[in-house]
Amino acid sequence: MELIKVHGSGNDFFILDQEKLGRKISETELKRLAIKVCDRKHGFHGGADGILCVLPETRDDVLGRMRVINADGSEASMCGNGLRTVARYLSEKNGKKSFKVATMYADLEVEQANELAPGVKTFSVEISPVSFSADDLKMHVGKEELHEDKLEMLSGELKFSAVAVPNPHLISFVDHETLVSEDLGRIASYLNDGKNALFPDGVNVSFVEILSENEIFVRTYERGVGYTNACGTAMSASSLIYVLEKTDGKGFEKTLSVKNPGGMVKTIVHRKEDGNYFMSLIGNGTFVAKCTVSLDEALLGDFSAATWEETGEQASYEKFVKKICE
Ligand SMILES: N[C@H](CCC[C@H](N)C(=O)O)C(=O)O
Repeated sequence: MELIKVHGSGNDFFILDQEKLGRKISETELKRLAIKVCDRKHGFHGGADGILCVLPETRDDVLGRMRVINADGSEASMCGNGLRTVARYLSEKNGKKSFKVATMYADLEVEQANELAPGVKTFSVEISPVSFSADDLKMHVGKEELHEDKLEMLSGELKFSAVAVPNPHLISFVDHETLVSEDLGRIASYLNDGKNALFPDGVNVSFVEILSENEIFVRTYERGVGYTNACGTAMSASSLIYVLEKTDGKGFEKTLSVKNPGGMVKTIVHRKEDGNYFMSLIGNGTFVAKCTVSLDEALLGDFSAATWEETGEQASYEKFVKKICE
């Protein structure tokens, strides 16, 4: 079985192309494969944040379908960083630069973009649909929507906004001291414990620090994973809340720089004629290594015969990160 180790802003995955597997992988196998391969201690080559399963699609401008399996085996409706790597994979597989990728709730526009830095292949992807409703968020906080509201059961000071893009995000704008504190882990691990009444299905939780007028820093604890270097849908959702709550709506169509522990991406928040929002998420789609693994052995957590062939791209990405941190 071929796997490609990829990352978007340091949020790393293995891409599995169902067509290259030669047979349909079962739901049980896919869940187990994610848990075994992604394990940071005993997984394949340091593990990953999840698996991106690419499936064939037969509609004209849709070149494939992406399914997102978190490291804990749970399936998510969307993955922004992952979509950029799948967009690159399908672009190179089909020789196209602009097309759509099918996801759980929508066919999303993707296109190749100018490189963020030399050797850093870059793609722009659509993040949508967007919803603030408690139903879509599977949120039970006694309110239909959350917009910079307090949730006393979580914190006496912090204010929270909640938005589904379409996976669920809870976002709080904080100062730097809070951004780097353990508050994020405390709140997020409680909300993803599988037992709490507020988000029984879990939620991605992000703290956001405003760095300057068009620059924010987003730190995320992801549902089904834990802390990640970056979360594309969280950075897009945070950009939307930033534009709505912190710019008096003047931030639409402006390019925002979104820094994160894994690097930086750019976002643009759009408002459609019908009043609905969508975001453009622009960032790297780095291929780190081409791999071969026996599916049966991987399901047993045995990677002794697996192969790992580095592409050499990671060096360019690390040079890019070093430059933006100067
Ligand atoms: N953990 C997320 C899925 C992955 C999203 C993230 N990696 C991204 O780039 O958007 C969830 O369960 O909703």
